[in-house]
Amino acid sequence: MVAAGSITVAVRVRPPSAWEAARLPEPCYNSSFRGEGALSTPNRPVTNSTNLREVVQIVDDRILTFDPDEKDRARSFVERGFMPPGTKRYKDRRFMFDKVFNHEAHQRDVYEATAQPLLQGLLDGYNTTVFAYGATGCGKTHTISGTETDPGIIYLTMADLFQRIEDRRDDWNVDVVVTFLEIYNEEIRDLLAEPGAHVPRGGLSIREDKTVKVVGLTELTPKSAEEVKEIVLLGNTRRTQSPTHANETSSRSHAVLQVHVTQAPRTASISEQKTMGTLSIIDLAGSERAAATTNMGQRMVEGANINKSLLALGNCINALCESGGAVRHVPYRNSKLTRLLKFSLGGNCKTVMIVCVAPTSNHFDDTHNTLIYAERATKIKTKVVTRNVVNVDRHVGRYVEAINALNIEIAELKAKLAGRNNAENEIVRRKKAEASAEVERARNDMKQKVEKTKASIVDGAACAGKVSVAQIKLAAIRRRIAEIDEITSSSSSPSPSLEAERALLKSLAGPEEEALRSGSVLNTRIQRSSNANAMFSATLRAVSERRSDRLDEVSIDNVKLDAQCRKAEMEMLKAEQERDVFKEATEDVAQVMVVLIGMLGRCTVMVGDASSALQNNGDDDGSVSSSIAGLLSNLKQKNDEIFNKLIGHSTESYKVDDSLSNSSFDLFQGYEPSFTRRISSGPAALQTAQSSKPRRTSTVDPSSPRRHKSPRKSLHSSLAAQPYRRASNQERKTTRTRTVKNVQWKDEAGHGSLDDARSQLKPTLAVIPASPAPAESASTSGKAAAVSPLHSRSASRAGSESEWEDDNDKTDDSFSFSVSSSRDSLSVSSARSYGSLGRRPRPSRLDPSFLKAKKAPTLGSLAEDDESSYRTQDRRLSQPLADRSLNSLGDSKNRVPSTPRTANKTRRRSNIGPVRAEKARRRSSQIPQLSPPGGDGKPRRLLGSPAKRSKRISLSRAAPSYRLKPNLSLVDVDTSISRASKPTWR
Ligand SMILES: Nc1ncnc2c1ncn2[C@@H]1O[C@H](COP(=O)(O)OP(=O)(O)OP(=O)(O)O)[C@@H](O)[C@H]1O
Repeated sequence: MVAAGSITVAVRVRPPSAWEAARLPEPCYNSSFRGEGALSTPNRPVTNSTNLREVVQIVDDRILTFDPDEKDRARSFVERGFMPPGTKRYKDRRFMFDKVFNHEAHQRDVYEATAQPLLQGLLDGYNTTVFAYGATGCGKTHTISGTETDPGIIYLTMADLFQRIEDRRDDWNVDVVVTFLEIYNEEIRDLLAEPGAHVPRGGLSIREDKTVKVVGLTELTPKSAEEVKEIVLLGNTRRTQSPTHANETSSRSHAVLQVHVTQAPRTASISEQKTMGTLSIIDLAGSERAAATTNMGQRMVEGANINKSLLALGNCINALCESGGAVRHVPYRNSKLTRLLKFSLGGNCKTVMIVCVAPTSNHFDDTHNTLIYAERATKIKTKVVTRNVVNVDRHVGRYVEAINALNIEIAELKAKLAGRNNAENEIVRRKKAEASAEVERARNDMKQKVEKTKASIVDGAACAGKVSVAQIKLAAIRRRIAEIDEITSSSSSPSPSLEAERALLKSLAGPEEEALRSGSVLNTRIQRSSNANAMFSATLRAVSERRSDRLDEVSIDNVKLDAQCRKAEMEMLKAEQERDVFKEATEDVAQVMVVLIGMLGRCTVMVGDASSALQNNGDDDGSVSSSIAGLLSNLKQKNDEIFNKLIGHSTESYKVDDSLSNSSFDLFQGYEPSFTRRISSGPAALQTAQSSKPRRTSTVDPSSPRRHKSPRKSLHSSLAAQPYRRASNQERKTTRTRTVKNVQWKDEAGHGSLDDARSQLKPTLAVIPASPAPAESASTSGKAAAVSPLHSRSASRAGSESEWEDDNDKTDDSFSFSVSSSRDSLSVSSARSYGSLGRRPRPSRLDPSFLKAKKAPTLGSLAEDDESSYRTQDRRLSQPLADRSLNSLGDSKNRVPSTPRTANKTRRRSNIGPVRAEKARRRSSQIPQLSPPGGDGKPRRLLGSPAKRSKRISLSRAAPSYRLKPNLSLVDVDTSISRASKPTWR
């Protein structure tokens, strides 16, 4: 028993016919509005042939809109022309049905959603009905009967029915009886009667008791679907069809095909339980409006009868809707059609109504009426549907017959059992094949979806990873900014260094904030990816929930598992992508950290050295000199504290023993360029451990090409063009081998080396220990020259890593402070240049003999880049801190070998800022410089920068005392550089 329910209503929209298609407008993308006074239409000629439009719009598989509103006003004007104000231009009405098929739906799609679900009920003994309703020419016959090549519901249902009967033949005896009739002009005609057979006057009559019967109807007993197909084709040829203006093969009658299925269990017993079900497939004639047709004579009479019966059907539907199925009178007797459909509509029957509509505006009213009818039909409440089961007690006289049947069955079963050992049961094999085909289809669907959406989903995962990285960085930056805010708010006088740090951090935060902006490229891609992900999940769900009679339990489980597998694979890909992004980010941060720590360490050492130098040379300068020394020393101490906190070491802990230190500063007098070494601040322990190793100098292999990136090209600007571009693996690989940021402290004797984690890579930074003996320096140079080719190459590559490290005579980063006893002047010089300059006066770098003296053109250095800043010894010596530009950090990927430049070839790299040499000069000008060597034997003094002497440091050569601006600090110097270059984390 099936609970009371409703009629299933499905709507099928047929494709436009050739005639209609020719009159439908071409898609028009020109949305310019011409107004009601315009005589032309936008971009499209108005012809008589384009006077139709589509009036049915499918919203989804259950909803359609009739006569949808045209949002494009220009287009709607073209379609409908002028309409008086207040007129409702469009009905724009939505209808909801159990199923809606668009014009691309196949016959099998329609069958599977309408008639197929009824089959099981039919075999269980329920009455079922499928009928097609609609205006003339809307595709009812096409849907029900179809064509030879594209069979409709009748054939598909029969094929399925006979297949199922075949499957249950072992247990059931099934009989199929077919009748086929038409109701033409309110007369019932037998379509299976042989031509010339007697036909009662007024057609066959209907007998109505508990069921409806047509008296004298021919019954055929087909054995296969093919036979049913032939029967239907035969009946259709006998059906009354006439060409009308709407349909060349218009059916002028209602056709009813009935299939009676009777089943009895095979195993004989003294009582039999028989089930009987009837499937009625009805192809109604199309309704037509007489006023709208040109039908005359017989066609008009036919049309009137068709309309009469359809009107009666409509009234029955109305009554059934209102009465809820039973209480109110339903006027079934008003037409033969409704009498025949009595039990299908309101009785013991499961019913499906297929409503056919045309898509174009020439069927506007028909389609509208049809849809309203169909909508009403959805509200019909059917009675409780019961099975047709009869229990028949066998008469004693038929016992022998039963015994014979049993014997036959036993024999068949024995034969089957024997056969099973050799070959698999045919049915089972077929079912398995069908099931595996269905599983394969499901797999293919999932695979295709994966291929379609994978790229987008994975890209989204990468973007999500980048967003997470940006969030983490931004959180760290904001934390620090908050700390600075707190400090500055609590102190009365603002600290320039903190202000500078805040500005630097804000500039660092900029790209991260941009990345996290709601409309950013990353977020857009994430959104796109989440859409793709939703589509992917929906497909997996739909496929794994797909139900088909062909799928057995195992196959369903297989499909589900496959779906889960696909999902897991996708999740894995996403996770891998995110992991890679995090890995890259960690690498980036590690590199930046190494570089920054190295840089800061060296700065700290130099600050300490400067402080010591000041203290040693500040006798006659009084309090200012000592206050500078105090400040510098304080700064160094603070830096060391930070170092201790961050990495567990400080530059102090690497300090070499005092005796050497003292001797080094003792020697730091005068301007003797013979000083080639200074006190090293490298890690003592490691220096000892590695002291026996050949000393690695930061001397660049002269033969190696210059690989410096100009310090002027800021990291920020170089990345701004591609803020989130990651270097390809290849690029990264190349870059890694080429640019390694290592920190190496050279030991005092110049032999030991300390590498960071990548000690196997060539060191790039060396703090050359002060050496009292030029000879040692020379030997050091000799050792450097004797470095293996591989070493040299690596060193040169590493040396080209950044401007602030390596190559002594380029960047002066390993400059030494020494006090020359002979001249009694303070000298700051690069380690390498000391070696050569210790023996003879250093030639100008512009002099070709200078390069010759260096054995090879080591032109990759900042010194050559900013030749003007090295014209004087003082200026060259003033370079180390200023040129440790943050700009070069982390930008190794984009670094390209520069070309050597001459002094007068100062090229402007950007439109902003001063020319190269000028900028370099400014940077160097921020560093205190030494006074020029004097012939009076007095020690050289530390001077303020040439450019900003008055602003930053007031150290006058003429004035005996130093004047220090209270807030002067090296941090300020560094920060100002950083601010100018806007370094970023990316
Ligand atoms: N879904 C469809 N796909 C392709 N052609 C279709 C479809 N539906 C209808 N047609 C075509 O439209 C024409 C009219 O169809 P059909 O004869 O089935 O209409 P009908 O509703 O049965 O009309 P009538 O009530 O007058 O008999 C036929 O040529 C048919 O081939």
